[in-house]
Amino acid sequence: MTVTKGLEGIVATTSSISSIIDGVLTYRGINIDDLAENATFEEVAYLLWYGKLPSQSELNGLLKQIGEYAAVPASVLESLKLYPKNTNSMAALRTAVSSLALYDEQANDMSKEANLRKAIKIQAQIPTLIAAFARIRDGKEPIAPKQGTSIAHNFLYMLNGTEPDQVAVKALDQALVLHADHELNASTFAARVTVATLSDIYSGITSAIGALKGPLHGGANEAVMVMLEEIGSFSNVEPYINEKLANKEKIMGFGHRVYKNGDPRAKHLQKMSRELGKLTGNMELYETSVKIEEIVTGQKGLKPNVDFYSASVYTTLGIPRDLFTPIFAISRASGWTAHILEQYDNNRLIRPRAEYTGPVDQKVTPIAQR
Ligand SMILES: CC(=O)SCCNC(=O)CCNC(=O)[C@H](O)C(C)(C)COP(=O)(O)OP(=O)(O)OC[C@H]1O[C@@H](n2cnc3c(N)ncnc32)[C@H](O)[C@@H]1OP(=O)(O)O
Ligand SMILES: O=C([O-])CC(=O)C(=O)O
Repeated sequence: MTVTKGLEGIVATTSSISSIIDGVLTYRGINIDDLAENATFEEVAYLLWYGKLPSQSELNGLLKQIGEYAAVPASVLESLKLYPKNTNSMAALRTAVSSLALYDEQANDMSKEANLRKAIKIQAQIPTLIAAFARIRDGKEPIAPKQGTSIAHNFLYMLNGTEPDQVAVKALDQALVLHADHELNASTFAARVTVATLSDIYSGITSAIGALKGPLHGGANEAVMVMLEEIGSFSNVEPYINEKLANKEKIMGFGHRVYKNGDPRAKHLQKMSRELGKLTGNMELYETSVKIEEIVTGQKGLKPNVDFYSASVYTTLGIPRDLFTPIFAISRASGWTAHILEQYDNNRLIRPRAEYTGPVDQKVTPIAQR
């Protein structure tokens, strides 16, 4: 048996959703740079689900569907209020999404139509859950979703209770486009493993949220912000990062399993971070981030990944740090659900092997002698 730790380089499935070839990321064959500049998140979600960009009337239809599905059952909202104080936001999302299945009469309907409908519904409801969780945590009442707005707009509206400004909506929308899908990343793989047993789509998404939560994956964006807060000021960057590197600690937001020459999404987030800094007249987070990059890339050759500059972007948008990874989940719900639909279409149980390294020829010692 050849063991490939972390399944590095193993090709575990075929997929026509997104590709990373020679460091270039595409969704359905369209370069992420093109999508980041020229498509909205809803257009991208449509692209991932249906394999093509929507016409205006198809997009209108999707927006209408998302608007109709966005409200979550009252019992789910009520149960959010019962979660212990200090509940981790991703744990809350994982639990709440799992509970959505209890109120969906089609939860176990495995027809193609029902699964696509559930994909759109899950996409529509995740932002509502996150905004409601954040408000309840802050002692406020949840705000009902608005019809006829984009997911980025609606999320900021439900979070803050005021109409968001257009710059913030545009920035969040672009961040959602950039995070929407990424081939066989850990959370997407987790979703595919779960549904490959022919379990339901809610189970797949619940698994995916659990996998995204970890700091080696989606949780890194929050961990980057913790680091920026610990650093505190520009003048502390050098001693802080040097000490971490000397102690062989990982610098969050750097490195990638697949990209060795840089993550093509990072430049867009860096640009956004710079522009938002300029607009708000506060460049400190951006400049601190650039300095960290200079040192880490200079000393270790490691490049920033998608999580690095998203931390300064979201903070500049006034989003609390524990919502960064849930926002990643808002976006990735589109990719997860597209992959789940693709898995159902061409399913085979995912069941690799392990090389056994434990003791052999053991016997049961009677309990009194153990
Ligand atoms: C959306 C996303 O999921 S993007 C990734 C988000 N995660 C992070 O930003 C967390 C920090 N980064 C990491 O932990 C890693 O780079 C990962 C998990 C992303 C990729 O991990 P792997 O492909 O398994 O690489 P691995 O962890 O084996 O690292 C290879 C070498 O580079 C080093 N390295 C990798 N990333 C970092 C980092 N961020 N800081 C310091 N050193 C690092 C490792 O210590 C290791 O060094 P060694 O060979 O001397 O032991
Ligand atoms: O692909 C990966 O391993 C992690 C990643 O960048 C993502 O999920 O966006």
